[in-house]
Amino acid sequence: MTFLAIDVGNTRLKWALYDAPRPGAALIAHGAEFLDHIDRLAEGSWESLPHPERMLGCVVAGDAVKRRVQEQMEIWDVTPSWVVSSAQEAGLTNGYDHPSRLGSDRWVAMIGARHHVLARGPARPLVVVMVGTAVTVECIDTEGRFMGGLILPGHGIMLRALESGTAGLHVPTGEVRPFPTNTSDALTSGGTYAIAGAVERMYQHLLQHCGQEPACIMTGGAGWKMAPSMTRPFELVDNLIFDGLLEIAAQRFGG
Ligand SMILES: Nc1ncnc2c1ncn2[C@@H]1O[C@H](COP(=O)(O)OP(=O)(O)OP(=O)(O)O)[C@@H](O)[C@H]1O
Ligand SMILES: CC(C)(CO)[C@@H](O)C(=O)NCCC(=O)O
Ligand SMILES: [K+]
Repeated sequence: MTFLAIDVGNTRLKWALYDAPRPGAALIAHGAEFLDHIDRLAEGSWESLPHPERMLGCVVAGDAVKRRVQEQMEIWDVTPSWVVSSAQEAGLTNGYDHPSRLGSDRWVAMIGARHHVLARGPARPLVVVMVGTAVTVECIDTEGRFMGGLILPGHGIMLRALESGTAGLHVPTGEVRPFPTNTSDALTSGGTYAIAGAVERMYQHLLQHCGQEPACIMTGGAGWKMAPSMTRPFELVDNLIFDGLLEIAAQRFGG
């Protein structure tokens, strides 16, 4: 039973076609498209795909974008379904004040991350870092309860904010340095250590709360750029959102 997973982010849509709606399914094809270009998916990379029989996605880009994606899916006979953050799903409980207001990308990525940890050994506290247009840093306790998380600007937004908010700063790419001695390096290092510092702080909060070293899982297109600047051991996972969608799909579609 072919299964299409779709992650509609703030900047790009990412999709992956699997041979079944369950964790460990074989990847048949995958791709990414900037949101400005999603209207050509049906005549582009989706045209020659094997038909998906089931589909599950998450969207943070709003209803208009969701409808545009669904229009592209009309080439297939498949019912679009989208994850909405809830109080409980796939072994995770949601500690957000209003569970449905939690970004569904965050919720799905946490479900993927929790199952990664459980597949490797006993349950333990977990920090989940997603590095994309925005950065999120989530805390999950040993029992699988999402305790809360941080939202911060991604590296690109930070640098663009500095460029437009100051008189004389321009933003050519620099290197990450412990003691930056030029503007480019100072900006690049500032953004990178802001993210690494937020993760370190959450790690400390969770360690203090649970009294046990948390696992740390990082995902997102720019995860590998953050890797050398992290202060704790962590695992880099390619796409936690797809992993989470496979977990949820297995429960919903009985894969
Ligand atoms: N050196 C860096 N360190 C950290 N983050 C970076 C770095 N360079 C770029 N980035 C961030 O990585 C982002 C791209 O990551 P990714 O490909 O996951 O995002 P995206 O798919 O465009 O976002 P979304 O999932 O929100 O649509 C950029 O928007 C930028 O903020
Ligand atoms: C925080 C982002 C932008 C991260 O992609 C997304 O998850 C979102 O729009 N969330 C809604 C607000 C919230 O999660 O509290
Ligand atoms: K995202």
